[in-house]
Amino acid sequence: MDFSDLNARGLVLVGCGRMGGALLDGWLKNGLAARAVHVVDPNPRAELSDLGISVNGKLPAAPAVLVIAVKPQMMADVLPRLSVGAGTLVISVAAGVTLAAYEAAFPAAPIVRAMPNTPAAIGQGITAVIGNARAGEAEMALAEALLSAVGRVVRLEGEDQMDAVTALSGSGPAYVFHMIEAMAAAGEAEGLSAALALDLARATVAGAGALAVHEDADPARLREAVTSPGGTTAAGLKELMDPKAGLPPLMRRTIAAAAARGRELGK
Ligand SMILES: NC(=O)C1=CN([C@@H]2O[C@H](COP(=O)(O)OP(=O)(O)OC[C@H]3O[C@@H](n4cnc5c(N)ncnc54)[C@H](O)[C@@H]3O)[C@@H](O)[C@H]2O)C=CC1
Ligand SMILES: O=C(O)[C@@H]1CCC=N1
Repeated sequence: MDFSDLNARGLVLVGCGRMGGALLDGWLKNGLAARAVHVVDPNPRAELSDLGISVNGKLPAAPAVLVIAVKPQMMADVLPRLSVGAGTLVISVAAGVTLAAYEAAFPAAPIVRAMPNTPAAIGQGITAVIGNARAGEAEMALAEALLSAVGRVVRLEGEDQMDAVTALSGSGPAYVFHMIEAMAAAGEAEGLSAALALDLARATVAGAGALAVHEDADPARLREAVTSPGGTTAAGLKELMDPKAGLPPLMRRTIAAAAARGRELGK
């Protein structure tokens, strides 16, 4: 991405925790100038000032972009303190909080709701975006370019998709990390050392994930390629794919619970 307009006019980041920090790391690696970044956060990471980023300083009146990455529960406190006009693109990554809530705070601004995930910190995130009526093609393209700097971007057809997206790809890395934990624990229970089990589980998830993307094949076909008839994988999958007690109903409940929480946070 060409960061020259952002480097000239500034980017304000409100909330520089795990997600805001992951995005910022990605943007800085990709050419956003530290001096163009203004972080607002009561508990900022120590190294931000060392990098030359303005921390809790005076904000530019009309930055190119205002990124909001605070917890949804903080929004009622944070939004009334911020003010931007039509020339600033507002991007929020908060789960649940609706475009209407941001429109009440920034009536003139183009606004994009985005749902990234933490692999953004290493350029491997996936972010879904939806804009309000004031976000025209230029603003959508800017949001897309900014978020493309930290991974892939998909545009949604409607805001009503956002809670499901949040539950799937926003929260999804946590499910995968837990899968690594569970596989490692199970390997340990079968007699491996903790270190070896974790090494094997981590490398297996990373390798399988890379293969799934690399081959762009139906994951069912990749699964079948591992599964010899009457072999070890078939025995394992009989448990994992059990329609009542296996992963499919568990994942259905997991994603439904996360989506329901997103809807609650938006109220
Ligand atoms: N962590 C994740 O994987 C993802 C998080 N999100 C969204 O990102 C947002 C932030 O989540 P996390 O980064 O996980 O939380 P976090 O707790 O790591 O970061 C929140 C940051 O906001 C700061 N903060 C608190 N009050 C503030 C205020 N009044 N003004 C400015 N900053 C303030 C905190 O000091 C903290 O650094 C949430 O809305 C969440 O829904 C979205 C996608 C993925
Ligand atoms: O847990 C959360 O609420 C946020 C949204 C998606 C990932 N983390």
